[in-house]
Amino acid sequence: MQNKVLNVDGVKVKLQIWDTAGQERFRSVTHAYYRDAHALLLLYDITNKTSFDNIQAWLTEIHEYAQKDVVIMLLGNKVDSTHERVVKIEDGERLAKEYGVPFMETSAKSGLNVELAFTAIGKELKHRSMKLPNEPKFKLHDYVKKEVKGSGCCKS
Ligand SMILES: Nc1nc2c(ncn2[C@@H]2O[C@H](COP(=O)(O)OP(=O)(O)OP(=O)(O)O)[C@@H](O)[C@H]2O)c(=O)[nH]1
Repeated sequence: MQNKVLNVDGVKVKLQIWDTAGQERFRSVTHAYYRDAHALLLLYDITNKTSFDNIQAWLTEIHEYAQKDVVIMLLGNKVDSTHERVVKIEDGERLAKEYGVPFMETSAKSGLNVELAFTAIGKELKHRSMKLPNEPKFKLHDYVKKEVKGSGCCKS
């Protein structure tokens, strides 16, 4: 478990981050982890088709076990591994659209969009918790679309 403190528009937001194992054999353990989570980052590896195929099962499971209003974000990681890519950006986009979740490609190695993923979650959770009546609603999808950076390889 790791803590990350963000400054979201002058407000401190503390994220408590749990990295759960993706493997099937740990599923029963992971339920307990995400049952009470406010946000879930679902990562697949763009160089590993199986990891992408597993996302569908995760989304179905989350629907069953997670909080109804949980913030979900789909991330296609390892975008730095250009030559090993087997999952197209369009495939990620299509899946995200199907489930109505924001999507971006990331690289834990180069750092591409990593801060953005956490900031976006932080902003969404802050807006939800503050409930300021005069403040316009934070639009997570729009924010991600506006701020996301391409890998510089595959997008026109
Ligand atoms: N090139 C590249 N390698 C990465 C990236 N992110 C992770 N890796 C590598 O991928 C491997 C697996 O990373 P982990 O963070 O252990 O993956 P995980 O899915 O959490 O693994 P489990 O905890 O076993 O489920 C490691 O060797 C990482 O260095 C990335 O963005 N780019």
